[in-house]
Amino acid sequence: MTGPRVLRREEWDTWYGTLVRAFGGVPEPAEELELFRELTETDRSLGVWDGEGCVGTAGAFSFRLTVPGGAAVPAAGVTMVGVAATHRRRGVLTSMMRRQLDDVRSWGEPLAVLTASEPAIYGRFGYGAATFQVNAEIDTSRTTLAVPEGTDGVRLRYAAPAEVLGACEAVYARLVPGRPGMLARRPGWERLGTLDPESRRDGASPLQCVVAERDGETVGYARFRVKPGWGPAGPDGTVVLSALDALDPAADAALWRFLFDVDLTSRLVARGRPVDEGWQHMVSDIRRCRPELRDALYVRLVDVGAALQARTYRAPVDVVFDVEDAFCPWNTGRWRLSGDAKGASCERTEDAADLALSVRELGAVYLGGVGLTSLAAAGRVRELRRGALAEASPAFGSDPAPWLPHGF
Ligand SMILES: CC(=O)SCCNC(=O)CCNC(=O)[C@H](O)C(C)(C)COP(=O)(O)OP(=O)(O)OC[C@H]1O[C@@H](n2cnc3c(N)ncnc32)[C@H](O)[C@@H]1OP(=O)(O)O
Repeated sequence: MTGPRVLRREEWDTWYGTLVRAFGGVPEPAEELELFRELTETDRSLGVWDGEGCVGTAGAFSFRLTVPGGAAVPAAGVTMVGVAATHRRRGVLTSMMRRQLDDVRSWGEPLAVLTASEPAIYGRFGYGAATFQVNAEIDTSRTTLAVPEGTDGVRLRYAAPAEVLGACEAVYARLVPGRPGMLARRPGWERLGTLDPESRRDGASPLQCVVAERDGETVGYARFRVKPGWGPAGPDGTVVLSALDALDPAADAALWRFLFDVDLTSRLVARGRPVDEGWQHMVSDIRRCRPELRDALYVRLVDVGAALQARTYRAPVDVVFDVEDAFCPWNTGRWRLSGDAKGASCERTEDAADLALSVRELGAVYLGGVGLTSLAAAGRVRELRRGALAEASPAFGSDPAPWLPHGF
């Protein structure tokens, strides 16, 4: 068996086949396969080979991740990780993570991020669960929405998803700097949102799109499918939301009200939504929306100093962290973070530490969605100077809450 090495373009089919088999072997629809072939950054992808056979895969997209304060920080989007079942639990994943994090460091990217197939896999490599999302199954026959002023001034119209892709992307792009966790991506990624293979529809309609306009300008959009259903009491269809972005509360409310009111439906399924989204506070009965929390983006600080000084802090903070990082020992040791809402510096120090934690906890709190105090309650952060936790924890917070807009 070789160690991990960079993928060659002509190896892509074999390599991707190993990945698909690691996820169960159900072939991906052709249009999805083609998109991911194009999006694969071969020179940032690794394969492990045993003779002719590929037994390990890992890729890294080039993203810029919005952090608290609005900066777009280069982040390696770790993806396409798989190990052949014939070679599992022999350290293949560990060897790929080792090589990949060394590479990310050499590329000068302070962060690596991923979504995990199973939460238990990546903590050992220093990734912490940093964003959460809401999945909801809303009983729209028993739940009403109280919408904000201005909602009636928003015009909605149907459009073919591909036809309005540019206008929808422009809305997305305007939102990216305003919420930590959002991703600025290379050209090509916008096509992900309009992929519509029949095998992914589960009996629902092709993808539909409604755009929200005010004074001729696109101020929001929703992409969704409708799955018709008929029960003993009559129509019982389901609206399945796929994406929704809006530039202001009125546009947002107009789109949600539309989704609640589609004829012959009594249910709205919305997955992967922000934890602090407005609709949760417009509904008459949140219990009938059955909101459920789910982990989303995992963050790994590859360069602790660069990462911590790339974001801002809600309140003035001056704290010394004693960081443990067994997998990337260049981060281990004491760091003084001094910052506020305008900027920050983070330097190595010999001063006594205030808080002790591992790099995994720093990843979890980095985007402002998890509190140092919560992690301390779990025994994962130790307070060495009394008062340090109460001072540092609120400074790390973010309002709006961090949110990962889509998987990768
Ligand atoms: C970002 C993404 O792409 S997420 C997708 C991840 N891929 C998948 O889930 C596809 C199916 N699974 C697989 O391909 C493989 O089982 C992998 C990639 C999860 C693990 O690969 P392996 O080569 O077996 O991992 P490796 O041998 O390096 O294991 C390292 C350690 O992690 C542990 N580990 C590995 N997988 C898991 C898991 N799923 N759950 C809990 N622990 C795990 C191992 O037990 C081992 O622990 P140890 O050091 O205490 O002995």
